[in-house]
Parts: sequence; C-alpha cells; structure tokens
Amino acid sequence: MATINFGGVLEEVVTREEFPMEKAREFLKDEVIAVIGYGVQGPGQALNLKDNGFNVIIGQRKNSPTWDKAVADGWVPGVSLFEIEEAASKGTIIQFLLSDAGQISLWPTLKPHLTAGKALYFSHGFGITYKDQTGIIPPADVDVILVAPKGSGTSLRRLFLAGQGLNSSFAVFQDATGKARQRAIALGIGVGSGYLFETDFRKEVYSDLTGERGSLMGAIQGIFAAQYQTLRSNGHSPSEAFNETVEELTQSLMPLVAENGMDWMYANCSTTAQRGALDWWKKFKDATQPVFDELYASVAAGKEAARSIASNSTTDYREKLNEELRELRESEMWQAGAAVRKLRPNN
Ligand SMILES: NC(=O)C1=CN([C@@H]2O[C@H](COP(=O)(O)OP(=O)(O)OC[C@H]3O[C@@H](n4cnc5c(N)ncnc54)[C@H](O)[C@@H]3O)[C@@H](O)[C@H]2O)C=CC1
Ligand SMILES: CC(=O)[C@](C)(O)C(=O)O
Ligand SMILES: [Mg+2]
Ligand SMILES: [Mg+2]
Repeated sequence: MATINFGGVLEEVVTREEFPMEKAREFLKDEVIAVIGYGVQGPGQALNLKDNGFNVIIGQRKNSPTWDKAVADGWVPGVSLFEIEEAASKGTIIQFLLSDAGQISLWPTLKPHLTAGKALYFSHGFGITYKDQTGIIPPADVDVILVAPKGSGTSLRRLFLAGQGLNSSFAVFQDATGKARQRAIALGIGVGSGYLFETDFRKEVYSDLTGERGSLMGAIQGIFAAQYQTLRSNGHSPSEAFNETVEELTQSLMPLVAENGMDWMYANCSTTAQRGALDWWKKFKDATQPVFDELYASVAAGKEAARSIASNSTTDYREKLNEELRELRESEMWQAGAAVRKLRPNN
C-alpha cells in the first residue's frame, strides 16, 4: 500500500507496482472467473481479464442479443460462453454484472451455485447494502468482494486497449477464506485498474449514486438546461447558446481541468472570466447545496434504490428509458449540439 496525501488527508492506495499483473495472475491461476451479465461492465471486465491471461468464462441467456454480442466478441459457446447456471456452477469467482435490478431476479438462481470457498464479486455496493430491498444475502462461507471501476465499462476497455487504465475502488464485505482481500486486489488489477482505492460496500454505493445523480450526470444536465434557457429566452441563437453552455466546456475547458485542476483552467482564461467565475461559483454552490443534501439523504434512506429497482424491474424498462433518452436527444439544446458537433474543425 502506498500512503498518499489527498489534500491533507492520508489514504492508502494499492498500486500496480506492489501488485503487478504477474502476481495477480499467479494468485488467481487456479480460479475460474465466471462473468455473469454482458451489458456494459461485463464485456469491459471480461475481455480485459482474458487479454491479461486469466481464466474467464461468460454466463448469458442463450437467444439473447447479449449472447450474440459475446459470440461476436470472440467468446465460444460451450468453451468460454455458457448458460448462466452452467457458468455459475463452473466458476470459482462469480462476477455478478447484471444490472442492479436484474441481480435481484437472478439471485435465487445463482445462490445455489455459491458453494463454500467461492467468491461473489460485485462492481457496485448496491445489492448488498440495500439487502432489505434486494434480498441478496450471500451464504456465510463465500467471500464477498467488490471492484468498481470509476467509469463506464466502455472506457475501461478503450483505455486498456490504448495501454492505459482506469482506477477502481475495491472492498471486502465478507472474508470467508482468509484471502478475500487478495482476491479483490488481484481481480482489480486483472480487469485493468491502474490504482485501487479501498472502500466499503455502503460508502461505494452511496457515493456512486450521489455522483451519477449529481455533478457527473444529473446536475450537469440540469445546469446546462437552465443556462441554455436563460440565453435562449434573452434572444440568443441556439448555436450561440449551445457553444457557450456545452461545446466550449467539453472541447476546450474540461480537458484543462482534467490535466491540472480548476485553478489551472481558470488561469488559462481571461482575467475577465477569472473575476466572474471566482465571484459566481459560490452563488451556484449555495444554490445547489440544499439539492445535493436532499439527494444524499434520499440515497441513504434507500429511496433512490427503491426507485431504481421499481423502474428497472418492469419488462419494458429498456423501452421506457430509451423513450426518455429520445426526448433529451430531440430537445432543441441537444439537436443544436448535434449540428454544432458536425462543424468541429476536425470533422
Ligand atoms: N455501466 C457501467 O459502466 C458501470 C456499472 N457498474 C455496475 O456494474 C454492474 C453492471 O452494470 P452494467 O454493465 O451497466 O449493467 P447493464 O444495465 O448493462 O445490465 C447488464 C446485463 O444485465 C442484463 N439483465 C438486466 N436485467 C436482467 C434480468 N432481470 N435477468 C437477466 N439479465 C438481466 C442485461 O440484459 C444486460 O445484459 C452494476 O452493478 C452497475 O451498477 C459499475 C461501474 C460502472
Ligand atoms: C459509469 C459509472 O460509474 C456510473 C455512472 O456510476 C454507472 O454507470 O452506474
Ligand atoms: Mg460510478
Ligand atoms: Mg453507478
């Protein structure tokens, strides 16, 4: 473990230097890793593990689009691709990568295959933390571990193929074998993590649900929409409103934030912009703080989990989500965005 100073707070981080790929492979050489679910995280993690030299099999329902996707990705039926139950019985480590709602309906099928000494692996603290709602209560004689990549499974795979990596958090909920922590770390390295930050299941899911509803996805769209509306209602054209709300942020300013922090991005803007941003960010913080506090309370009370389970358990959940995404896509702001993207100089 390397001790790193995060803004004055010391934390332990696992690095690839202390736990190299070779060590991870050696540690898991007798394990069969069964990846159940082939949505977004499933392919990213399974392909990275396979390419890193681990024994991986996929469990999917036959005659499903994701079965075909797995075949197209090179998994071979009867060799490395099986029906869910067969994969679960063969696996010594079960990576449970169905959607959080899907995990609930599959749990009774999976549970009998969790025999003594196996490991149950999640990429989210959801199922375990909200066990009152999910009914996911693992047997006492299996390890229960978590590795949660800090980003989309698509990015996990892309960054791996580019020779880079994505950081992940990891956690142990239950150590039945005495090697749960090592198993989690080895898997974290195997799926393509660069650094591994230790957490627990509850903190992982509370922070993840807050982040995606908040500044990563929900709040950002809300702020974009509010500013766009202000500009439009004051007579600005769609292209002007979109450029000043989204395009400049993603194309020019966020890469600078990613590279060297907010003050660095500010320092590379005009002194006029710096004056305004330094004055106004606090007003936006004060205005949104109550919403973030309400959000966290809703997460901690299990209300966000309940809503997610209820809406993603219906048979037509995918159609309904797609319908809402279509509304977003067809809004004037994002239609303006589509036109603006076509005019990027590199296109
Ligand atoms: N999407 C991402 O990149 C990230 C996801 N995670 C976590 O990883 C896990 C997997 O997430 P995703 O890959 O996004 O899942 P997903 O939403 O893409 O679903 C994965 C698979 O579950 C299947 N599924 C859904 N309901 C089912 C049911 N009732 N029975 C059988 N199969 C069903 C879907 O067909 C799909 O193939 C979740 O715990 C999620 O919170 C963690 C970090 C990022
Ligand atoms: C990609 C990720 O980490 C999210 C946003 O939390 C998720 O997909 O659930
Ligand atoms: Mg996340
Ligand atoms: Mg999430």
